[in-house]
Amino acid sequence: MVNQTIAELRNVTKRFGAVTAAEGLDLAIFQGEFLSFLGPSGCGKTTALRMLAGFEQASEGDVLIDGTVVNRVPPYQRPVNMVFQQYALFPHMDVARNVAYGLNQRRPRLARADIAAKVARALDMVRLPGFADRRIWEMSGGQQQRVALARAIVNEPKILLLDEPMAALDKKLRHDMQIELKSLQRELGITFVLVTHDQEEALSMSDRVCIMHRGRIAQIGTPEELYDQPQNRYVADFIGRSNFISARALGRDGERLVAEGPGGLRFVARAAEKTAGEGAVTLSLRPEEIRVAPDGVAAQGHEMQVMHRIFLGEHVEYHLRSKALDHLIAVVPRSTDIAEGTPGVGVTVRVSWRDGAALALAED
Ligand SMILES: Nc1ncnc2c1ncn2[C@@H]1O[C@H](COP(=O)(O)OP(=O)(O)OP(=O)(O)O)[C@@H](O)[C@H]1O
Repeated sequence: MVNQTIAELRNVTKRFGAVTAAEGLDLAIFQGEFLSFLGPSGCGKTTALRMLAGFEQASEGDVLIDGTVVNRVPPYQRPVNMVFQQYALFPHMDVARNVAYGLNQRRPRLARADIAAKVARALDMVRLPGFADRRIWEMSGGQQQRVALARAIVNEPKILLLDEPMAALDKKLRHDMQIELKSLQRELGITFVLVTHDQEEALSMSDRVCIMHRGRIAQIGTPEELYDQPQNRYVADFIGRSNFISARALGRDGERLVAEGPGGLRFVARAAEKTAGEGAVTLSLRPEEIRVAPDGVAAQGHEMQVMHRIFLGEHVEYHLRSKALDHLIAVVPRSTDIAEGTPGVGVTVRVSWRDGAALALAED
């Protein structure tokens, strides 16, 4: 299927006085996808969302929705709706009037019965049937969030913009809502654009994630692409965990790069696109790529000392040290750990990884 673009940022920069909140953003958002802006506080993700909504205007560049430049189109004339972190519900109105709010503003007016039918359908979609007459203050945080969602989807926007919509919920509820939000998006088939600083949230729900760093896009990709092929150290560090090892590239053979690490350790690494075939490189080695076996069980591999062993239930985390590598983290499934003889603190182990487990990154 060919991806159809529903919205676009073309070389968009946003300045607030001396602060550049977003710089040179280039991004196409596809019809029907779930896209997240992910990054730490202050990286510009909310600004990007607010420019799509029309609450902020780009200082430079163009914002397009449905093929039209909307730079000067006010929020209420854009085919988008936004769900805010604090929901922004009207506490003095009941649920139905909150949900119907946007519909009641339409001119020409909609028939009462049509409004009631649309509201009932939206409440069904967010799994709040029969809640129409409830007061907002009688509802839990999770229920209020669903009302906010219903109020946004009732207008049938082309794009639903969500600004940290789950920030106010506790962890368990947040997890349940993530699953619900994803299935709601699938059911509606409309484009969702989410802002979050929670990587698990972004990875679990999104078709694509746009990782932001200091106002710029660090990388856009599917969760798997970002995890397996980070283009730079920032992304490798931000998505999941990684051991970073300074090494020297000895040569490149297509996508494989041979590198020498500290203490003469040799690596056959995958190479990110921009990585040169020689000189200094940083290797990223995911903790779960590392095999840990007591000396004697494994005959091959780099000899290291177990400094800490942390039992995490399904997994066991090892903190290891050798002369060459002063800190390596390995995470092994519990069943593998048992099979390898559960090496304890102080034990000498041999660690190994398959060719291609490490990824060579260009120096940032
Ligand atoms: N209205 C404004 N006036 C001045 N500076 C602003 C304004 N809005 C945002 N900024 C600045 O722009 C930068 C990016 O802000 P933005 O809110 O987009 O970041 P964010 O990634 O969404 O962060 P957070 O997760 O904390 O909301 C920050 O340095 C912020 O202080």
